[in-house]
Amino acid sequence: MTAGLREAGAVLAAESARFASLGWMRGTSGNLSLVLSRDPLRLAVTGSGLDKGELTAEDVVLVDGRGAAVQGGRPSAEAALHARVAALTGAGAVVHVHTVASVAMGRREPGGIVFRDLEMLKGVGQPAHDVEVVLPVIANSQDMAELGDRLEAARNPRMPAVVVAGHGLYAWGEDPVRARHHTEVVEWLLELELARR
Ligand SMILES: CSCCC(=O)C(=O)COP(=O)(O)O
Ligand SMILES: [Zn+2]
Repeated sequence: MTAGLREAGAVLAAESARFASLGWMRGTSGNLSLVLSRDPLRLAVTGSGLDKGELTAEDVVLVDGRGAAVQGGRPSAEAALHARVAALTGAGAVVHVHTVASVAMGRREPGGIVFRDLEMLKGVGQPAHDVEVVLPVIANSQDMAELGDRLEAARNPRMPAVVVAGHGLYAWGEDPVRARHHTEVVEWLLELELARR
């Protein structure tokens, strides 16, 4: 494994441990990625089927723009969706977590979840007042190309996240820290809405 990929693996392992400690990656759920180059698109993505709370710097795979392994073992089953999100949004890092609030709210609001008048909206770059911000909800699929098409069609440029119904939350950002902040903010918004209804 090259030093650059191992370095990315160390970042993803640390981020992953943090999400797992919040209970957002139970069992072997969830996956993370970090863009290493744009042209050609290459991402470091977490390995498949691993306990995401116990990853090491070695538990990472280099994938291409279609999510296929270029170096390392078996990439996340959702690697192709990470690559699609990175290509579509220009994000440098993508987070996928399996939170209860995202699945519960996706069930209640399959047409999209609307937020307004919340200071926390500033955490996704939106004004706190007088604007409705919609978090898209897309149907789940085991086919990552289909899921990518749905994400592309439903994506809201004002919201760096999408709920996948019956599955979990995808969020992204310029870098791993911003992607984490977006994940935490959107999860907070979802938990609030869930508690309110
Ligand atoms: C119980 S996890 C089911 C698969 C999944 O949705 C997931 O996020 C983890 O898949 P991976 O291949 O990245 O381990
Ligand atoms: Zn998943």
